[in-house]
Amino acid sequence: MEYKLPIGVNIDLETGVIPGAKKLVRRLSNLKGYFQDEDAYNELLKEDPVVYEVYAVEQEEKDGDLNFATTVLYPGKVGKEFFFTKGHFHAKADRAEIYYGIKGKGGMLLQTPEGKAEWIPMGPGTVVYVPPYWAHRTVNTSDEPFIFLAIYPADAGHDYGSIAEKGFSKLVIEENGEVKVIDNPRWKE
Ligand SMILES: O=C(CO)[C@@H](O)[C@H](O)[C@H](O)COP(=O)(O)O
Ligand SMILES: [Fe+2]
Repeated sequence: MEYKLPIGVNIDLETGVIPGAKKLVRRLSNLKGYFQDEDAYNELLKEDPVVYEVYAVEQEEKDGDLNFATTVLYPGKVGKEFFFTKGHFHAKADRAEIYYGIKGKGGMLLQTPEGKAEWIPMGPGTVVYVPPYWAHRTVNTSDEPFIFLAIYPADAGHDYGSIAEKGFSKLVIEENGEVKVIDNPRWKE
């Protein structure tokens, strides 16, 4: 039997960088169709800011193994809507996940395949258990980067399709200086 070697790395708690990890950058242009306010989207697209970066240490997609990744979700808004990650179901939909808040403030929107949504506020030290079958998206509700760690089965995969098409049944917006979680007017069952 060939054994894999263990890994020990230090996450930079200020920047979220994991040394040696694979880096993925998502700009606003990668999130076309995701935000409600298309005029605000097109306006901000001129700058095409980085919305988030992911630093991932991933294994082969095998049952029983684990991946881990940090996400650095930058502050910003498109219209009233706070910057967020695309959000996904796992391709193997029954795979659960753990998130751990490192820095900054935000939260997670979770949603069942039927569209029942939950909002969990997150800050440094918050652990979120993402149960099997729930889609999940993180949102930065502050004016600093929101940084967190995710630990997930190596064979979970990502299924972006239905969220890209339909979005979440709730939106996280700023209104009168307050963070509000409201029903998505464009949500269709
Ligand atoms: O949930 C996971 C992995 O299962 C996170 O590592 C996200 O992949 C990351 O926060 C970016 O978000 P998405 O663009 O993948 O939705
Ligand atoms: Fe996930």
